[in-house]
Amino acid sequence: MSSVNSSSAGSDVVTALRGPGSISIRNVSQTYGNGAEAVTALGPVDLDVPPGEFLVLVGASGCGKSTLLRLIAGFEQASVGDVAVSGGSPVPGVTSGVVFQQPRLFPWQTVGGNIDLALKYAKVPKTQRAQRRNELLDRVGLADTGDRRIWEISGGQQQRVAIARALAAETSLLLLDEPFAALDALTRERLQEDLRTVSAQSGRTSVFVTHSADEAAFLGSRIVVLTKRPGRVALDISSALPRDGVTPEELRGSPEYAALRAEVGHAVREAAAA
Ligand SMILES: Nc1ncnc2c1ncn2[C@@H]1O[C@H](COP(=O)(O)OP(=O)(O)OP(=O)(O)O)[C@@H](O)[C@H]1O
Repeated sequence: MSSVNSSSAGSDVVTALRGPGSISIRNVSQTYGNGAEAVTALGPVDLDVPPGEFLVLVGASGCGKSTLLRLIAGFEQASVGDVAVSGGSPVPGVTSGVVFQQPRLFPWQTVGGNIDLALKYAKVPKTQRAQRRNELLDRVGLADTGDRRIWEISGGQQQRVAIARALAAETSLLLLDEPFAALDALTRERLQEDLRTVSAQSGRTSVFVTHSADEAAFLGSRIVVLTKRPGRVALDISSALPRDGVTPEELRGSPEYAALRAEVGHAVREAAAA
């Protein structure tokens, strides 16, 4: 390789590791409590996530998935090691949008009102907010529900509003902590399908936490399985499944999806038993 090529490859790597939407986890561990009460929940973990990746963190209950997500969100500081988002320290509400298992919407606001508040918080000029709100609701399949009250819509629709609200912030990173776990199987599949499309369209980096090997195989462009507590990386694989050009039915029915689901499921069971 010539020196010109190697230096441009080097700068590509730096951009990928420090650019908007990148995540760098360096020797990170997280311990809660002190002395005899101390619980090491996570680590050590090293991960580099380039911009645009859809990373799924999967593992048994209590293995530290949410802990890692909270560190990436900046809700907590790591006991050991460094977490960088877009090349800097994560700042809650600024460097990433977050979707939780429960939608956590403002119940006294309408659907549109919830999105407006997020746009206002993101400092989107007032004159642009109505158009942005409508685009976001359209993107999550809620085009005609802007005037509905939160209690008038279903749990699945509320979670769609939560995703639209997280997208409103226009952060380069979207963090999702078991967002579909409380939903019925059909609604969950539908939201998985829509999230796959929405994330591909938005080009954002996503980190999605789940217990489910099926969900991990369907959604992830990359899948990381964590060991039982303290969570460490047991498996780190890229998915070869197509991100577009296939219907969800074709994808779910393909032998490649079945093989990936089986591989992830096997790794989760092994990691939980080890
Ligand atoms: N603030 C805290 N104080 C003490 N222990 C904590 C705290 N947060 C998490 N833990 C412990 O750290 C471990 C990892 O928790 P975490 O919620 O990250 O796991 P998880 O993989 O997301 O679990 P689940 O899938 O059940 O949500 C658990 O044993 C949990 O009890």
